[in-house]
Amino acid sequence: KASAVERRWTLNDFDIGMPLGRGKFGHVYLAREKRSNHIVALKVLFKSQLKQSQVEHQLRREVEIQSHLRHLNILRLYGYFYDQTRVYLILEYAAKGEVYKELQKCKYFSERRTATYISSLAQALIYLHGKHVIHRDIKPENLLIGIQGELKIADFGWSVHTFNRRRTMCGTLDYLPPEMVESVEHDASVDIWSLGILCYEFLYGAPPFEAKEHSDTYRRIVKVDLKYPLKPIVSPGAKDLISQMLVKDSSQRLPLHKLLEHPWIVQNADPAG
Ligand SMILES: COc1ccc(C(=O)Nc2ccccc2)cc1NC(=O)CCSc1ncnc(N)c1Br
Repeated sequence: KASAVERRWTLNDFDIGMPLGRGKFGHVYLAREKRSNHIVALKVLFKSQLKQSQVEHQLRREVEIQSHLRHLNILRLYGYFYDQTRVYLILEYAAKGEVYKELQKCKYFSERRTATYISSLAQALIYLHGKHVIHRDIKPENLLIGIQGELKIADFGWSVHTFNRRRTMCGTLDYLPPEMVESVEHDASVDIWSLGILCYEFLYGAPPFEAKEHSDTYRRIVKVDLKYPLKPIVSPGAKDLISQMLVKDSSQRLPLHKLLEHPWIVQNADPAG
């Protein structure tokens, strides 16, 4: 509802429930909007921390763009408000929680579950690229699961500035494609690379270029030192798809719409998403 963004929300509009998680910039709580009884996730960001990390303008830009995004596989940002010390983001609540916790629990996902998630993400990325938005942080930590089991891209530390954020954020390097590791300009095809890393991690339980030292991970990425373990057993179709996404030359990576037609996706993804 477009009105959701224009309305002036205050903390008094919500009953605050249990903590859902702790992000880099603040905590997330389950909350219920009093008038509608609508359940949401309320993210609380401290202004002091935003200022310190110089991300206020990035947050403003994100909130502006996200209020126009509508896609089943993209977590909604309904609106925001602030008080003296904090900024509050009113987010869609993903009732089945975090993908990375699910992956830790299962160790790795089935081919059907992986294909369904990768297909949903590809559709969300096609939608975003259509709106000239690239470089989402699509690693397991930023993915949530909705009430119907559908996957939702939930972190929005994205856009070209993310690169600096990621470097300063010292998050995992595992998802960086060669052109970013080698600091050359990048385009939407970085998301295809990250999706290939994610597909591998869903199937094997760890990203393909993982190494103890950052320098080793860098080396393995730029070399595209891709190896498939013997266990768990993964079908040739899945390996074929991953090998078409983890290609050093970004122009040779499988385009997202071709991914949706790949036999392994067609045979394994649940169309309901
Ligand atoms: C549209 O989702 C967002 C949009 C924006 C930002 C954000 O912080 N941007 C930002 C913050 C500081 C500086 C620059 C950008 C974050 C999220 N999303 C999240 O933080 C996910 C919160 S955890 C969670 N959420 C729902 N259901 C659950 N079960 C859980 Br667990």
